[in-house]
Amino acid sequence: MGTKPSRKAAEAPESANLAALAKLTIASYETLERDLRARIATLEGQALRFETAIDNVSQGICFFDADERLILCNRRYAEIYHIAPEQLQPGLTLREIVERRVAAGTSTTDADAYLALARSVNSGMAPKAWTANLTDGRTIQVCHQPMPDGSWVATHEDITALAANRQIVDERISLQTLIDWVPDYLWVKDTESRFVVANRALSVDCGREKTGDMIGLTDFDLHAPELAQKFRAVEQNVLSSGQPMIDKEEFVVDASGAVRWFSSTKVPLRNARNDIIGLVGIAHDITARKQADILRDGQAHILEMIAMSALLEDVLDRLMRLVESQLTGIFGSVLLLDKDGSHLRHGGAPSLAKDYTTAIDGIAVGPKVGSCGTAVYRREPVIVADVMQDPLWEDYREVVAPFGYRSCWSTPILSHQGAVLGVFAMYSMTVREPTGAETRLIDFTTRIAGIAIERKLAEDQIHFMANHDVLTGLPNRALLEDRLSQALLYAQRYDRWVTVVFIDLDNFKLVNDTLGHNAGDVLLKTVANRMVECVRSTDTVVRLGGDEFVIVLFDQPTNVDLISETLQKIRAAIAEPVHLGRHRLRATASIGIANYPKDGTSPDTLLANADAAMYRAKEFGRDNFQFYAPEFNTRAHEKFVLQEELRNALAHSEFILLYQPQVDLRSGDVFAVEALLRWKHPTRGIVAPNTFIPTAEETGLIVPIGDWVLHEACRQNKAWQDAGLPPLTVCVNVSARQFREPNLIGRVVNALKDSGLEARYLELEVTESLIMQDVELAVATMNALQNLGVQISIDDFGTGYSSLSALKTFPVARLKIDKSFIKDLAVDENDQAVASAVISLGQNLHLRVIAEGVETDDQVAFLRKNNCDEMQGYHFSKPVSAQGIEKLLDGKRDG
Ligand SMILES: Nc1nc2c(ncn2[C@@H]2O[C@@H]3COP(=O)(O)O[C@H]4[C@@H](O)[C@H](n5cnc6c(=O)[nH]c(N)nc65)O[C@@H]4COP(=O)(O)O[C@H]3[C@H]2O)c(=O)[nH]1
Repeated sequence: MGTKPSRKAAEAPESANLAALAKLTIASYETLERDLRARIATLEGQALRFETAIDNVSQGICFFDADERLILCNRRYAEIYHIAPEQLQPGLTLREIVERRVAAGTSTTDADAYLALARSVNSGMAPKAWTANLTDGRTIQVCHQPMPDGSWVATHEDITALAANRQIVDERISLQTLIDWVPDYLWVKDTESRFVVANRALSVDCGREKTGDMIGLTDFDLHAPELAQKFRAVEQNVLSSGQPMIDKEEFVVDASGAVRWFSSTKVPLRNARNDIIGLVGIAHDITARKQADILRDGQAHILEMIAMSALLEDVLDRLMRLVESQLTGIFGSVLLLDKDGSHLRHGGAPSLAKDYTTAIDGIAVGPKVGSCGTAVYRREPVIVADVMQDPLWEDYREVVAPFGYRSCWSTPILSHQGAVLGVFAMYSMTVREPTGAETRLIDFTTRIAGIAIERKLAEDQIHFMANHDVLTGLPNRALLEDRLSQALLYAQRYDRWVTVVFIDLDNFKLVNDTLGHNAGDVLLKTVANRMVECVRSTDTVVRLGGDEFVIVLFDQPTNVDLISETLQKIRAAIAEPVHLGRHRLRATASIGIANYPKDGTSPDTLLANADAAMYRAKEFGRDNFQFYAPEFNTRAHEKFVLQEELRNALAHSEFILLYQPQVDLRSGDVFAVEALLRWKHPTRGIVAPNTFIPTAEETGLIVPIGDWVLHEACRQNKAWQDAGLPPLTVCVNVSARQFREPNLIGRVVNALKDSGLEARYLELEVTESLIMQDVELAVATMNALQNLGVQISIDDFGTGYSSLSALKTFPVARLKIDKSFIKDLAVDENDQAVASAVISLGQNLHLRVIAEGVETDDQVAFLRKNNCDEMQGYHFSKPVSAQGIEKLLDGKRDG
């Protein structure tokens, strides 16, 4: 709607023209009127077009003059403020118009406030715009343009709908805010895998400041190519298949370089027409859970490795990698405590610089040796936040500086018993102390490392024990074969010799039996150490068992004389006196030598031949060495055959007994006989007991053989008695092996029962050394025998080491002076001294004394002179058959 200013403006020229016409009376009235009407029509057309244009503008428009009177306004203005158009006539003041708006409820304030606002806005020349919220809820945007003459024009636009749109915009902004609060990654990508939306968590972790910075990027802009390619492949699969990917585990390397695990879901995004237009992704950080899983799985794997006896180095390496997988910027290291307990050796540190691990390999344990040496010294964790400042690192700063490690936290690794096994250290490139999680990981790691190291030590121990002799610590037979094989390979290759030395200590059994096992052990250890000192570190000294040793001399010169020199050295070392308690002993050895390649080319042959040579040395009277000669093997073979034949001898009744009389030195009466065993060999004839008894002892055959002797002797004695001969005592030798048999008493009872012989006519001869093996047991057994009524005598007396005090407690009837003291009795003062000492000892202890091996009159005279009670020997009679005894006694009776 217009206010027709054009018509009003046109009326003034019309009256001026008419006046002019009247005055000037030129031109005809019609012409003028026609022109005038044409001009009016033109003006009216212009006015109508202006009015129409203004009325059709969507904004309200109003013009005010400098007196604040309305020049014109359009229909939209009236509509916006709910004022009837006719109430908005030109000339109305602004106040009047505002009052109408107040009345219509379309003002923001009362009239005065509005006028104040309008005047302030109109004060300058700058255009102003503001938003007015009407009381009816609408929002009007006002743009005010002041004119130079003080008038102004203003547009008013109802932007209620737009404001509502803005709210939608705000809401959209709120949605971004919302997703920015979500700690998970949230994103939308288009079909080309470009980010369209990304939340803050994702943006920040991708190193982008604003979420908007992510828009348009792809994974190739954010991750390593392989990882990006993996993501792209997965997403393209979702987009092409339309199948969502739910909760799949994925990892990313974040901006700090740390690996993080996610459970990702990727769902295709569809438009209203159900076309796939992109992809929505959400990824939940499961790093903590994943790490816990990795830790648990890793732990299980490592424990399995330990159980499967994997190399300790591999176990520790794996353990360090596991620790490092849990943390960022941490390098793990394990150092192992050396056997000497005062140095630390490299154990495992896969991520530490090689040069650094080499530099600290072997560092000492001490009160100021970095973190590790100090932790082991103190037996407690040592946390050093800054190695460049901490005094504990003062002496090691130069070592560590080139590698950039700044903090080092060391914890001792302890065994179950609390012994320090090593130390676990965590290095970091930054100055700091461990977090709670790191401390927990340290606890975990030291525990596992402890199990691994302890297990390894136990295995080493078992391996050592399997390959070494417990007493001397020397390699044993198992290791001997290995070392000997290696030595032979070397000799083969370089055309050298290998010397195998078989050593058997002479009379060791005697030491063991008489001085006890402890003394025997000391002797063995001493001799073992001496032998080791005599040879080079490349040679091997082995204890085969008992008193047998083997030395493998590696890489020998091909010269027997040089080998002999070494052997002399070994002999001399063995022969050095050994102090065993009060006793000073000089050990000797029988030594056999076999050389590769002359005496054999395989370990077995060389050992067997050295053994045969050693036996030869024994036969040569001990305390000497023999080089192997082929004929030695014949002897070994003979021994083997003897064993086999001995096994059959009992079954084939090849044993017989001879009896040697024992005579009372004063009366000359035969009062007893000693039963002496003989083997009637089918081809070799009568075999003396010294030839086969040691073998029978070794094989245990002495037990059934001794049983037979006992039965036969009792039977024979009873037969003599039954035949009317004067009653005799029959003396039977009992060997150590028999004496240790648990049912010895039962066997004796059986022999007596079977024969019907009274116990008092049986005497058992036990050797002095046999008793000394286990005095307590021997005394108990002897007491039991005595209770049966059986007598006991000590054979070979003087050769052993019985103490006098012990002798008093032995329930024995007789001492038998060994024939070795009798042999030279007439000439040897020492033997005389021993013999007379034994005789007087017997007298003091109220024991009878019998001399054995008496052959000459001089011997008899000496014994008589020294009041010896009895004698046995060739002087009176050699051992004879049972019939021989009968004859002898008959003769005596007759005589
Ligand atoms: N040079 C010399 N020798 C004399 C003289 N008088 C006796 N002999 C020998 O000295 C040995 C005495 O027996 P032994 O000391 O018990 O020593 C015995 C005994 O330790 C053992 N022995 C013999 N028979 C048996 C047996 O049935 N059982 C067990 N376990 N050992 C037995 O064999 C050893 C040797 O027995 P034998 O060869 O019979 O040798 C016997 C005997 O023949 C003499 O005047 N001069």
